[in-house]
Amino acid sequence: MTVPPDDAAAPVVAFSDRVADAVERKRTQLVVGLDPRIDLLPMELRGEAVLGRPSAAAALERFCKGIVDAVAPYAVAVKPQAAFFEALGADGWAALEAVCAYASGAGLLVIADGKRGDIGSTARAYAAAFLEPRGSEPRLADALTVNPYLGSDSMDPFLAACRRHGAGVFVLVRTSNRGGRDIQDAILSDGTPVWRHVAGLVREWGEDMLGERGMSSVGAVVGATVPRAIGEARRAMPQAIILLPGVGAQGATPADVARAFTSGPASALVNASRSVIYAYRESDDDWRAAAGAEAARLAAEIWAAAGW
Ligand SMILES: O=c1ccn([C@@H]2O[C@H](COP(=O)(O)O)[C@@H](O)[C@H]2O)c(=O)[nH]1
Repeated sequence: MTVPPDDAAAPVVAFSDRVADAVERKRTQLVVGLDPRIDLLPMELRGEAVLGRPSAAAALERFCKGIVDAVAPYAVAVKPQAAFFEALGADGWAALEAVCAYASGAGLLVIADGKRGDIGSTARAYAAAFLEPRGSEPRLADALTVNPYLGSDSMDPFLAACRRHGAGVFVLVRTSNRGGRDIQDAILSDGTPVWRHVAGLVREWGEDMLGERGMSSVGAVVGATVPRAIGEARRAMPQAIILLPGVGAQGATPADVARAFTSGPASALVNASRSVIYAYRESDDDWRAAAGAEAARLAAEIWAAAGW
């Protein structure tokens, strides 16, 4: 889908088409999650971090930029987890902005993991914060994870940002954590699990947002740790890009996610955060080299499992 935005001369390219281009060009569906924790940083950076929030934020920024440099050849996107930056207040948010801009400059798509969602008037502000150009500045991220619990009107501002600005969203459908079953697996009166109902909504929300490659800019989050849901999610949302967290530290493997790729090589993206960015803890290599090596290994395994 190439749509002329209201407020600019050049047409915007749909997020799903940008994903397809990047996957084809780089031959990878790996997303590296940026979940920077002070206590897990390499010693050379942890030293700076104990001096207070500005120093801690500077350490996170240096670490994430180093990881971006190391994994850029092997990943299609990074997924900064907003929580780790927000925990450091304004300094952390500035670091998040700097890391997102750096990753874009390195040719990576940026998926902000913010899991936002609220009544429409508030969701409007979330969409502006993450997905819309900020004056003369580009938008913070190419896509955002969103929480659909408040329903259709809470999604509208995010969908508008996708249409007008070529952004993407990944809607939480079936999450990777153990507690995901408490609400998402609850059975509705017609026998459908809640997550399966949400998958139907994702399909509806994304129907008018198909790119030229046939996929929608309204994607879905489905945990790699729930392999039985992956095939069903794929069938329920054939045109949604599925973002799969849970590989690595949460125990899932690339083989577990193979069924997500039946709609095409760019129909699913696989996230790994801790197992890549802290790979140095299990290695004799420098932290950047260890992250790069683990990203290369994982990307090749995912590509093979996807079978395209
Ligand atoms: O269902 C979900 C949704 C989001 N996440 C996030 O992904 C990463 C996973 O990190 P790992 O270190 O690879 O386990 C993290 O930021 C989560 O908040 C998820 O795990 N599951």
